[in-house]
Order: sequence, then structure tokens, then C-alpha cells
Amino acid sequence: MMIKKKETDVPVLLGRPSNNLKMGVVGLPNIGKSSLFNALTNSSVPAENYPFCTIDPSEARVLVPDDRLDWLCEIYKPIRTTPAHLTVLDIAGLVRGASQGAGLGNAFLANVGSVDAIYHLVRAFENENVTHVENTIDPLRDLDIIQEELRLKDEEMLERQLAELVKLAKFPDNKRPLGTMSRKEEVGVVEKVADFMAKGNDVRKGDWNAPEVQVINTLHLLTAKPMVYLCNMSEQDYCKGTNKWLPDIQEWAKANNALDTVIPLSVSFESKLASMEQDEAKAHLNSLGVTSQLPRVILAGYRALHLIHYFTCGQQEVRAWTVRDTAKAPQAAGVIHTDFERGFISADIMKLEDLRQLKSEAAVRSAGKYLQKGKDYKMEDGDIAHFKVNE
Ligand SMILES: Nc1ncnc2c1ncn2[C@@H]1O[C@H](COP(=O)(O)OP(=O)(O)OP(=O)(O)O)[C@@H](O)[C@H]1O
Ligand SMILES: [Mg+2]
Repeated sequence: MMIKKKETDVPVLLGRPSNNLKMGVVGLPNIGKSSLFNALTNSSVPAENYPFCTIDPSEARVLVPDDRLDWLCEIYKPIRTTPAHLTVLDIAGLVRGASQGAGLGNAFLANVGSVDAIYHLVRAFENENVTHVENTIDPLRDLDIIQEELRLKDEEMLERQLAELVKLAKFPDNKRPLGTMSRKEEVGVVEKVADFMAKGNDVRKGDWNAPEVQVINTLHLLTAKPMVYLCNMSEQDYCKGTNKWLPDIQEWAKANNALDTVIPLSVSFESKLASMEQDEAKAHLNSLGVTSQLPRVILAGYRALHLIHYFTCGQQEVRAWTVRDTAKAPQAAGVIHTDFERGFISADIMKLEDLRQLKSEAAVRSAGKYLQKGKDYKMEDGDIAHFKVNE
């Protein structure tokens, strides 16, 4: 959710204000979360056919695919290339009752609390060799279970925080910074959120104004996190392009929060591809006439986190730097080195399209299209930047 503040036009995003954001893979036990994580990262976390094989959450950095980076490398021929990456956490399966502590629920929910957006994986494949904790295949029921556990955890947290705030609201507010809400107003917002959630809504479904979002961000709610739904189907269904549950899953997601994405994929198919050599995988995909969904999964995660990247280009290195889509030039410079934000003087910005048309950096410069931007410049995805800083 992105909300514009009227007075300053600075968007206020639900969630943490950081560039170092993470996706977490969440779902019931034994539905393919670790297998997906492994396929995404090619790492070797155990993925066995029994529930709770992922005891410790595992974290990995996944490369964000980008043709523009490949093209820039052809132009600059750098010694080193550093792509953008997305951090993904493999979280152990949640079960019904997790918010009350079932199945190590509270520990696993704490892991959900540490990520910024969620890949919600749901099982939409039949396979009698793969045990289902609820015994039957019913993706909508499974989606409801996870959604409900996250929401119940939020309701519990809200109750606790509200009690705390009500206590504080009895004291004078004189230490609070000017321009922020009074404690009483804050209590009002938290009560409004609690009412909204008690009706069965995730908090991100609400239409909150900027000051409300600021309060919500202090509450660290699980249902504030953007979701990308991943519908895990059989290899056969994926290759045929049909799955009997998919339309209902899409409807469910839309009704829940229209902004969330649903991506159909087959984790077992992706695992198979990930274990092949690149040429072999390409030939396999060609023979079946399908593509891998992993690039789409990664990009959807990156987008859900409101991340974009800009490039720095030279003979030493062509590199993609990740920032939030609200970042201004000094914050973007701060990603390279924290001192660069403080010492920011200006940013030379070149558009990739101009480089494509004019074919060299020198030509872009002489055409006057390598533009000097000040501290208010809002970075755009794919910008090529060179910062001037006071060191
Ligand atoms: N699309 C699919 N079709 C058939 N089998 C699948 C599919 N996706 C995953 N599996 C199988 O499901 C089983 C469980 O996978 P995995 O260990 O990745 O689950 P998990 O969700 O990480 O479980 P846990 O919650 O216990 O950590 C594995 O045997 C895996 O091969
Ligand atoms: Mg696992």
C-alpha cells in the first residue's frame, strides 16, 4: 500500500523504512517451501517428505534477473559484475493453532515477524506420497488457516499494545515531538485497526491515511506485510497450464486483498530444473514449451517490497544497487557508503534508453543527456548514476 501525504507529497509506506528487506516463505508444513527455497537459491537445506524438517529458518540471497545489467556489461566490459539481490528466508511450516503456540507456532511466527513481505505458498497438487497435515487437499482451507493464524497473532499483539498505550495516554504528552499525534489520538487509531481486524480483515486491506500508517508501522503487524501467493501445482498441471484449484485461489486472493499477486508454479518442476545444467534445462523447457516461473517469483518479491535498483557503471565494475522506490538521490548514494548520504553534493543521472540510442556514455554526455540532479531527485528504476560527494 502506498499513501501520499497531502502536505509534503512524501509517500508513507506500510512497513520498515529500509533497503535491506527480506521475503519469507510461509505456508503449512510439508508443502514445498524448502524445495522452493532450494530451487531459488540452489542451496541444500534439507527438503524431506516429512513435516518440520526446517527447524532453523535459513536465509539466502537470490539474484534478481535483469537484462539491462547484462546489456550494460556488454557496453562497459567491466572486470566485475554485481547484480541486485533479494534476501529470502525459509520459514518452518505453520499449523492451525500456531498463534496459540501449536507446532512451535510462536517461534515460527516470530520468524514471520522478521521478514518484510511474504511468499505464501499453497499446496495445489495431489500426491499420496506427500503427507498433508490436514489429510486432504484443499487450498482454500489452507489459505484460510495461515491467514487466520497471522491475523490472530496480530489481534493478540494489538490487544497488548493497546493496553500499554492506554496506560501511557493517562500521562501528559509533553515529551512527544511536535507534529506527531497525541497518545489519545494514537489510541484511537489502534482501536480503529483492532476493530477492522476483528471483522476478519488483514490490516493491509484497509485504506489508511498517512498519519495512520505511521502509527500502524510502530505496531509491527504480520498482516501488514505484502503477500505474493504461490500456487504449487503438479508438474503435469504446470506443463498443461491448467489446475482445478487455481481459479478459486485467484478469486480468494482478490477478495482478500486485490493488490496481492498470485503466481502459479510447480515447485517439483522448478527443483528438477534447478538440478540440471543450464543447457540441459533450456532444452528441457524448449521441448515442453514452458518457462521457469522463478524469475517472475523473484521479481514479484522485489516489487512487493517496493524495491528498485539503479546502476553504477565503469570499467572496474557494473553494479546494481537496491533502494526503495521512494528513495531520493542522497539516500541512494547512502547505499554505496553511509557517508555519501551526508556528503551528497549531486548526482549525474543517465537514462538507460539514452545510452541504448546513443551507444556510448561519451555520446550521451555530449548530447547533454547526462543530467546533474540535486538532493530532491527521486531515483527511478534503471537509472545509471554517478554521485558527487564531499568525503
Ligand atoms: N509440486 C509438487 N508436486 C509434488 N511433490 C511436491 C511438489 N512440491 C513439493 N513437493 C514435495 O513435497 C515434499 C515436502 O517438501 P518440502 O520439504 O520442501 O516442504 P516444506 O514446506 O519445506 O516442509 P516443512 O514445513 O516441513 O519445512 C517433498 O517431498 C517435495 O518433493
Ligand atoms: Mg521446510
